[in-house]
Amino acid sequence: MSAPKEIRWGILATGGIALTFSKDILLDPQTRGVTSIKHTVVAAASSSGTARATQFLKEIGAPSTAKAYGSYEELVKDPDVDIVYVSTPHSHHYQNTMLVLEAGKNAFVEKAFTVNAAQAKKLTEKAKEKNLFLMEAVWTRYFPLSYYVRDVIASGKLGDIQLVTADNGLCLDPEQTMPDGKHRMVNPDLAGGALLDSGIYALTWLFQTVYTTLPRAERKAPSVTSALKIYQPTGAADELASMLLVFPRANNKDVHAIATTSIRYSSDPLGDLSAGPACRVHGDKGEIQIFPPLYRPTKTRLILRDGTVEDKEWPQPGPGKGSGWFNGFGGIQPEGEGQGMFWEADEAAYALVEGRKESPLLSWEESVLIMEVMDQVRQHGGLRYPEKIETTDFPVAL
Ligand SMILES: NC(=O)C1=CN([C@@H]2O[C@H](COP(=O)(O)OP(=O)(O)OC[C@H]3O[C@@H](n4cnc5c(N)ncnc54)[C@H](OP(=O)(O)O)[C@@H]3O)[C@@H](O)[C@H]2O)C=CC1
Ligand SMILES: O=C1OC[C@@H](O)[C@H](O)[C@H]1O
Repeated sequence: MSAPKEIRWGILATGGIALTFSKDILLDPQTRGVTSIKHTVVAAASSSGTARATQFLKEIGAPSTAKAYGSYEELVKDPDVDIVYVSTPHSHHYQNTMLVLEAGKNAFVEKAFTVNAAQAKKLTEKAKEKNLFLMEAVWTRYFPLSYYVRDVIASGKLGDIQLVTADNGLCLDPEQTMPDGKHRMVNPDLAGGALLDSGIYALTWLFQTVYTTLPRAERKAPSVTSALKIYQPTGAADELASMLLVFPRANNKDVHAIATTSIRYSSDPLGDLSAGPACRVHGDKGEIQIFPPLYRPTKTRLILRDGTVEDKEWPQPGPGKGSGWFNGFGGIQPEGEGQGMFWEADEAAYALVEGRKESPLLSWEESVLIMEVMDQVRQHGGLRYPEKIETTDFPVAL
């Protein structure tokens, strides 16, 4: 067996998810049956200075040779970095990713990809021009559970899909947990709101069941009807979004798809799945259900009209079996023993090894299309962010 190919990551920003992601990718890939690639963190950068980057590298257990930078500009110049993980707030993704691509580095960008579709399109054009890998890091798409659900649908087991519903309610108490309105979840300057943060997961389930499962030539953009509720304390971020998408299909087989999301209510109020599935994919031969939370589900149920009922559990692999998942807002702290973020990183690594520039499970075209849907939802709801974070100009100081 040949030695695994090492992918050298640079981490741009040192916040909550950067910690979880970096700890995940440093786990032994063999604990999830991966032998051909491995990940290492060779550098990290913090906009607040070198001291924070140094502390971050220590916290994640990076090799002692890893370099700490006090600016993102220094990180993207590092010749030892193969790919940069952009983990700043949504408002900063466009500027930071453009910086990465302009420097000739591959980019792996946290969700939501950008603030709007125009920015997303510009990034894909830049990646194409520079012949670089670029991927929106929607980790959920790379879970074995998601492969299974897509396979069930593509195999025709459910018959023709008629309706999909998906809900992602985060159960935050914003007035209590983020009273000053500065948190990225509710802060307009950071492109806050339910839609871009958690609505992306509800939309992910609509798209990955109805759109990604079709051959590319048959995929068609959906029509969008929607309503938004604005979070009054900060005035320009949404707290609740409801979307009805109709995916056109030949022969009167259009699919209706409903996504809902909120920062306030919970999709699973007791945290024990007693509220039932958060996503249901209905076909004329049966349905598949995905239990909450939709960003990291671990249970599915297949129900067919022939009487089949098949429950499946999808625990995370690795030493911690994914224990201690947090909600990012003062919930249980992550234990760094594997939360399932490594699978999306593996996808990026395979792409680099194979010379691919995008992931077929979330193509550039699909990321841009989902941003177009969210643009329409924001337009219907009258939600526009400050011009400096909506712009496609680069560089712009934020
Ligand atoms: N996949 C998943 O499950 C999750 C994904 N996310 C996504 O990750 C991204 C970051 O979220 P999260 O880690 O929770 O955010 P945090 O607020 O915890 O961290 C963001 C980091 O970005 C950097 N940053 C640069 N400029 C700013 C600024 N003006 N304001 C605030 N931070 C700034 C800071 O790092 P530094 O000072 O070191 O540069 C900061 O620590 C978002 O896109 C979010 O949607 C978040 C949670 C879970
Ligand atoms: O991406 C995310 O997934 C987990 C959630 O708790 C968090 O709000 C969100 O940013």
